[in-house]
Formats: sequence, C-alpha cells, structure tokens
Amino acid sequence: MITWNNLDTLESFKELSDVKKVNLAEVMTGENGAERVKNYSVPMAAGMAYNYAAKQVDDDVLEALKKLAKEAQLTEKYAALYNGEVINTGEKRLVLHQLTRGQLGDTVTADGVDKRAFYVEQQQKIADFANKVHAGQITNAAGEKFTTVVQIGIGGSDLGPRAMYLALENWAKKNDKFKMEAKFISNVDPDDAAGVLSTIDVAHSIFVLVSKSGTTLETLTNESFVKDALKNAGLDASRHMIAVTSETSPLAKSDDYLAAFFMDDYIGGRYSSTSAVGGAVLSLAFGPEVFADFLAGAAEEDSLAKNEDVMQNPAMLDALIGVYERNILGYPSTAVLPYSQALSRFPAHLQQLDMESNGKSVNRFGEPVDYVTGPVIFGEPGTNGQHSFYQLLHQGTDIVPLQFIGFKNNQMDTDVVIQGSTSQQKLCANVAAQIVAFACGKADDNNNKNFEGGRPSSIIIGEQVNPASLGALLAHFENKVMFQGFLWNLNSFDQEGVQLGKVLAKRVLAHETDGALKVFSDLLNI
Ligand SMILES: O=P(O)(O)OC[C@H]1O[C@H](O)[C@H](O)[C@@H](O)[C@@H]1O
Repeated sequence: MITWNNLDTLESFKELSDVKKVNLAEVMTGENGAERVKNYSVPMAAGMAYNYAAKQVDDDVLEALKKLAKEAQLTEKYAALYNGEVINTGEKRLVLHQLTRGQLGDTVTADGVDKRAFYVEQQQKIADFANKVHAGQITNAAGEKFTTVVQIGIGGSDLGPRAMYLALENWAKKNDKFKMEAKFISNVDPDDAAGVLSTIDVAHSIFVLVSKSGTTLETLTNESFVKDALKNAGLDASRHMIAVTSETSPLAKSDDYLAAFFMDDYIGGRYSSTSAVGGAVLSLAFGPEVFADFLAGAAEEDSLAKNEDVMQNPAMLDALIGVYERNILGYPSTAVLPYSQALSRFPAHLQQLDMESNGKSVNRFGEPVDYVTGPVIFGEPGTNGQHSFYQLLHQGTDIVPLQFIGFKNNQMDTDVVIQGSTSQQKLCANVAAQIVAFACGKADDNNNKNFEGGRPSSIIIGEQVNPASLGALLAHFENKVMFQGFLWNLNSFDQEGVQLGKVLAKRVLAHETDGALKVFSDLLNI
C-alpha cells in the first residue's frame, strides 16, 4: 500500500534533522578527503559515476537518508508510476516518459492501446521518414535533398531537444553521423524567427512544428511566420513542414503537413526529449541509430533508478541529498555546472525540468505545504561560469550547492598543448580544483581573501558526451526530479503556474485591460 504523506510528517525526516551536521572542510581535508573521493561514488549508466564526496554528508547522514527513502516509499512510487498509475493527479494523467525508452514494468494500456507499442511505432515511423529524407526519397518540390531541419516549438518542445542537439552536433560530425544541420525557433520575438530564417536556405529546409497541445501561442505564431516566408519564396509550405503533436490536439487533424508524428498527454513537455518531440529533429539531424543509442542510455539509467538500495541508485541518492540540503541545511538554490561545451544548453533544459516540476507550494492533493520545495536552478558551462558568477559561489553570503558534470575526453580531435598541458587537461584540472576549493576553502588573515569552504558539490564523471551518456544524463536528472517530487509530496507533472500570465497577455492583446495592466500596456505601446 502506498501512502502519500507530506515530508514533515515522516518520522525519518524528523530524525534526519537531529543527525549531527558534517563539517565539510574538515572531512575533505587530507587523507580522509582522499578516501571519501574514492568511496563516495555510485556507478551510473554509460560508464559514468555520481561522486558525492564533497557533499555535506557522512555515513550517519546517509543512514538517515536511507530510512527516509524507505519511509517515503520512493521505490514503490516509481514502480506505481511506470506501471501506469495516475501519478499526475492535477491533470488526472499517467506519467509515461520512461516508457518511450524501455519497458520497466507491466504492460501499460491506456486509451485502449499498449503504450510502449505506440511509442515504438512512432519512433519507427520517424526513423523511416528520416531515412527517406537522408536517401533523397523525400525531397522538396524540385526533387532536391533537404539539408536543414528547423524545429519550431517552445518550453519542453524546444529546450530539451535543442540541448540534446547541441550536445551531439560535434560528436556526430567527428563520427560521421552528421546528416542535417538543425536550427530552432522558439521565442515569439519576431527577431528569433527572422534571425533563423536569414541564416538558412528555406527551399532546402524541413520545418518540424512541435506542440504537444497544438495551442501554444508562440509556436502557432512562428508557424505562420515560417509559412509566410515559404510562400514568399514561392514554395508550398505543406511540402516543407512536419508536425509533432498529441493525437488529440487541433494540429493532429490538419493535413497541412508532409507527415505527422505523435506523442500523448502522458508525456510532460519537459520530459519529452525521448518521445517524438526530440525524436524527429534528432533522427533527422543524426540518423535514427544515434537516437536509438540515446534512448538506450536513458533506459539503462531508468533501470538503475529501480534499485531499492539507495547506495546503488544514483538518481535517488542525488535526490535525497538535494532534499537534505534544501530542507535541513536550508540552501535556497542549486547550480548545474557542466565542464563541457557540448552541454552549453543543458542547464537551460534543467531549469525547466526542475523548476516547472517542483516549483510548487501545494501538495499533490492541493493542500499548502509547510516546508520549502524546489530550489532555484541555474548554471553555465565551466570554465565560463568561473569568470562570471563563481565569486558569489565562493564568498557570497548564501551557500549554493553545486552539481558539476565532467568528462575525461573531448568530442573533437583538435586540441593543443600550451604550457605543458592540453586544453582538455586544463578543463578537467579546473573542475577538480573547484571542488576542493569550494569544500576546503583557504584561510587568510585578510578577510577579503579568506575562503571559508564548506560549500558542497557533487560531480558526475563520464568518458565523453556521446548519445548513450547523454541519454543517461538526461534520465538521471528526470529521475532525480521525480524522486524529489515524491519526497515533497508534490505533483511534479503539471504546471498550473504558467497559466495566469498567458491569460493576462491575451487580455492585453484584446485591449480588455484596466488598472496597472492598462498602464503597462500603454507604456509598452501595445
Ligand atoms: O508543446 P506545447 O503544448 O506547445 O507546450 C510548450 C510548453 O508550454 C507550456 O506553457 C508549458 O509551460 C511547458 O511545459 C510546455 O512545454
């Protein structure tokens, strides 16, 4: 029997607050620190590992976190989710994004169909379509090959797929998997669409219109923008556009598209990179095999998340440590810091994934909670972040827990030795240095130069950003967010908080305003 209880009602949570706090600077200094780095590590999929040596935990805290995981029934709740229970209580929906990459439990039947079979069928249709485009069997009206794919979508229909594309672009070029260049149009700012259109040859471009709901203002506006551009170039828009949407959306009924691929209401936008939403653009850009490897990496990580043993379950452990930092240690935010240029937009994807999922003040039954929930998430790739906001991270008045991600190898062949080391070595040296600097600090008589240390971080270490490790990384964070939602007793799968702004914007455009909204409308010349 699963019971959904608020975090502060759990006995193990109360016990957790009584466990002695760890002095991170102390435990990370000297031999003790070296031992922690060796031992405080959990294997992940695709040869990666989650290392939490520099987190503010010790064996006592970990014991208490294990109890919390058990009492909160994290494993059981995950099983309920992948076996098809209505976990998204707000919208009364199943939550099936893991099923797009593998079968974790029972056959899930909804709307009269086997959902795994449905997702695989859509992947297969996308694969056939992409192969035909690459082979020149699907062409523009002049019989010429398409060279560019442009995704039109916003939120989950943009951030994840864009971050994934950027992460694999150079890897694909290096490994002879690069098929088509991809571009993305998301913002309703006309300069976004116009800017992208000015860099491409529309006659040789396929546009992927992606909207789960089929009603998103920005995306429909940008679709019209692109259709105009195609028309102005004397082209038939329906020969250049495909749609990715849910079968129940208004777009699904249109035959304005060269092809349509489907997801459904059980895949949240921010969880949709492994569905047709990411599948179409990534399969066109890199080929269906690369997309399949990406899914396999995610599936392997999803399986690890089933492990009841917290110490062998990286996503669950990461989630528990995060809740400890947020609710017991009182840290307000978390920075995600990939030391990899390939992951330049990964923090942007995680911002949506985490904050749209767990930025809630009421529990899954709609009752206000008496504890803090999702932290503010932000990030930038290292080393760029070091020359930007690390000052505050090292010496600011808030302690910000950090999630580093680092890879031993770069993606391209090109590197140089300057002053005795390669650029890749410099990159890795920096992340190692930062972890120790944050944890241990450095005393100085001059307060301005003093580093107190005690600033916790974890690091995910992998061999290289490739399709499998990227899939695993994506799934790790999705599962971490899911487990945290379970701990906070939230529904992590709806997003009512985005509605009010949309309603008011419509009112402004219809000139139905008064009070402050009216004055702002006038100030902005609407
Ligand atoms: O894919 P769509 O239905 O167009 O939705 C696009 C995005 O817009 C919404 O406002 C939500 O905040 C996002 O979760 C969603 O990903």
